[in-house]
Parts: sequence; structure tokens; C-alpha cells
Amino acid sequence: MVLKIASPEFNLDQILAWALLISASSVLLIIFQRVLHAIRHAVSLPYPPGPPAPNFLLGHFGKLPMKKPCLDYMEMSKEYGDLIHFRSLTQHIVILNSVELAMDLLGKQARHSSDRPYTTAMDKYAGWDANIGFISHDDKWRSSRKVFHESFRAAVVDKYYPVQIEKVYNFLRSLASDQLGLSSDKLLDLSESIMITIIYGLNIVSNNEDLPQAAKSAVDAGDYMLLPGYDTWKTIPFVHILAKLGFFPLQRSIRPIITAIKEGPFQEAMKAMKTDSRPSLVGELVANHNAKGGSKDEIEHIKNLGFTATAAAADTTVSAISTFIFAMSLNPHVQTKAKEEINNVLGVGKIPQFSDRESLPYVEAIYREVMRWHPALPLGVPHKTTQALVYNGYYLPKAIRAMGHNETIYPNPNQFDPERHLRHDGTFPDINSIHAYGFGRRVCAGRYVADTTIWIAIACVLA
Ligand code: HEM
Repeated sequence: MVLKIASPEFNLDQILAWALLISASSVLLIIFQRVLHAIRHAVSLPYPPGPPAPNFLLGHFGKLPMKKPCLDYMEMSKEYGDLIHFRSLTQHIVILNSVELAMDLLGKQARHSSDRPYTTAMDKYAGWDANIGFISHDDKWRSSRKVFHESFRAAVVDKYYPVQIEKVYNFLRSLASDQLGLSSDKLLDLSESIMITIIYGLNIVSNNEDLPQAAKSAVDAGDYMLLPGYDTWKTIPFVHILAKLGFFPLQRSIRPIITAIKEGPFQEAMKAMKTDSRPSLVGELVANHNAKGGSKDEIEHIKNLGFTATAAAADTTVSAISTFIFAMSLNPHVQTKAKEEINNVLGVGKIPQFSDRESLPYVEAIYREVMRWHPALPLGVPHKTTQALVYNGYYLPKAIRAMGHNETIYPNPNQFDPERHLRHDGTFPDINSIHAYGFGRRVCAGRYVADTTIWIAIACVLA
């Protein structure tokens, strides 16, 4: 797959004139909106508490935590409470640092808090509207989420067990045969190959191949977008025109990468459908679509599903499995206890199957602790309100959230301690209680397949 980036030619005077015009009108618009907000704020309820804005016009623009934001926000909670407010240009950002707040605002008020902040003209220009996780809370999202749900809901994910087992066994073999032992490449191979085989039926041998590399580039570019306030600049009116004129090369280069991930493997899966019987999720969805004579839009939803799942799985699953390996190297007593459980329940030398899951509560508790200790997306994915909300006497104009550890619920939260998940009756709440997968209507749509992939990898590596 070759990713070629076009470079249009422009007259320099033209570019400068446009840039000047756009910048001047943007500044005027920001001043106008800012004054309007200040007047409205003076006569209405207060925003939630937060650090004072360093600048009247810019607010916290360029000053929000970017390096280890989840730790900074946790620290700020001590001073400002669990609901922290910032303003970046005209964008209001609210960090939610407790489960209760997330349940109330993203769960109970989901109708008005399920949008995303990635719907600017710039995001569309870059091609991010192919990602189901980034699009508006509208009819397009509803139809795309429906296809995603039907493909990855709890009741159907067992059809992916054979691929998950095959790839985890390959991973174990590569660990056993290679003197060098574990490398981040092997972990990436494992998580990438599972999702790409499930979706497209393609056999990825190494993450150095074009498709996983392209997925990684898309994820690297998308990762920054999850940081609250990182891309406030995209909300500046007409800024996407500057991108079209050749400014912001990153925004320009991401589109062909997204198109390559969306189209390339999809077309290969379509060819495979005609020539051999290699099963794939997109093949199955297209065959069903053809059988019932569906619309062109549905094909687009299927392509978007492929792109979204490839990108969504690219670093989340690998992050969870890496966290597990890291936790085991720091806590050998946990590893020994898990190994004893596996040996006692299954017998020495036996490798766990999915059917053994309920008989291995300690392994289950390790998985839950991995998801709590260092969640793959520690700030989650931002939500945007579509209507102003009032919460505990505070005015929430447009909200973004992040979550961290909560010492009251998880004493000694930095400690990796699977025991905290064990109950007297040996049961576990269902996986919707795992906060790492998010909240409300936009909760992770791939959580059941992520859950089974991570569990089987943990159980087999321990065995
Ligand atoms: C360790 C593994 C994973 C974690 C921790 C995780 C976490 C998350 C989180 C926190 C969100 C945002 C939820 C919210 O807005 O409140 C999300 C959204 C999403 N995830 Fe995952 N994810 C994982 C793996 C996957 C996989 C493997 C897939 C694909 C099969 C996937 C597909 C999605 C999709 C499509 C969304 C967007 C949902 C929407 O906006 O409607 N995720 N995920």
C-alpha cells in the first residue's frame, strides 16, 4: 500500500492574503463570542471551579496539561473537586474525575452529552468522519453504531474465539522459540493480527506490514485529539481553509492514510469473497447487504466499521496486554498465585480455553485490575454537550471529560492488587462495570471483543 501525498501549487501572495483575512476575522469572532459569554456568565449560574484563566481572551489556550494530563487532573481535584472547568478560546472544557459524575452526566443525561468535539470542518477535511467514535451523535452515528453493535455485541463475539485462540497460541510459540523473549513488536503483532484477521480475513504476520503501520500512524495522529483542549484551534472559523492552502501538513497527510486503511483491505476482502472462502466480518456484512439489497450508505458504514475497529484496536489492546506484562514483572507473587490457580483448576501444563473463564476467579481479578490500574485510554474519549446542562448549581455549556483513580473507592490506588476485585461469593459484575471502556451511549463499542482478547492473552501467558 503506497501512501502518496499530493502537493498543490499556490501563489504566495494569494496564500498570505487569505491567511491574513482568515486570521483577522477569526480574532474578531473570538472577541465577539468572548464578550457575549462574559455578559451571559455574569447574569447566570457559575461555571464549575477550576484554575484561573491566564488570559481574558485566550483562557487556558496553550496552557492545558499535555504531558501526563491524567495525573495533573487528579492533582487538581484535590484543590477544585471532581468537576474542573477550563476555557480554551471559546471552548469550555469540563473534566469529570469521578464515576458518580460520569454516570450522572454521561449516563443519565446521555441525550445531551453524547456528542463528540471532532466535528469541525478541519476534522472532516482530515477525514476523521470515517471514525465512528469521532462523529456527531446523529442518525449517521446511530446507523453506524447499529452495524458495529450487531458485529461485536456480547452474544456474538464467541464467533471470534477461533481467531483469538490461534493468534494467542502463535504468540506463545513465538515467545517460547525466541531467545530474545518478549518485545513490544510481538505484542503489537498479536493485537493487530487478531483484529485485522477478524475484520478483513487477512493474515498479518508482522506489524511492520503496510496496514498495521498505517493504522499506527492514524492512531498516533488521533491520540493527541483525545487530550482535552489539544485541538481547540480547529474550532477557529475557516481554519480548515488554511489547511487546504497547504498549512498544517499533518492534517493534509492524515487523509490519504485514513483512506488507505478504509479502502485497501476492504477491496482485498471483497476480492477474497469472490475467489476463496476466507471468512471476514466485512465479507459477511457485504454479503448480507447484497442479499437484502441495502443502500450505498450501508457499504460506507461497513467500510467505516473496518477502519474504526482497525484503528481502535491498534493501541488499546496492546496497551492492556503490555500493562499486564509490566504488572507481572513488578508483582511476581501475583503471577505465582495465578499460576497456582491455573494448575489447580486445569492441571499442570494445560492452556486455558474460554470455557475455563468462570473457574479462574483470580485470573479474572488480574484482568479487572489491569483495566483499572492503567486504563488504555486514561482520559477516555471526550464527550460534547449538545445542550447547556446544570449540575449541582453549576452551568455546563459544552463538556469534555476525563477520569482517574478514586482513592475512596480504590484504597491505595497505585498498588496493583487483584484481590480488590474478589467477592465472597466468587462472582464479578458484568464488563459494563469496567470504567476503562467509558460511559453512556458512546461507551466502547468493541468492549466485548477487547475483553475476550485481553482475557485469553492474560490467561494463556500466565499458564
Ligand atoms: C483495551 C481495550 C479498549 C479500551 C480500554 C477501549 C476504551 C474505549 C473508550 C474509553 C471509549 C470511549 C467511550 C466513551 O466515550 O465514554 C471507546 C470508544 C470506542 N471503542 Fe473502544 N476500547 C478498547 C478496544 C476497542 C476495540 C478492540 C474496538 C473495536 C473492535 C473498539 C471500538 C470502539 C468504538 C467504535 C468506540 C466509539 C464508540 C462511539 O463513539 O459510539 N474499542 N473505547
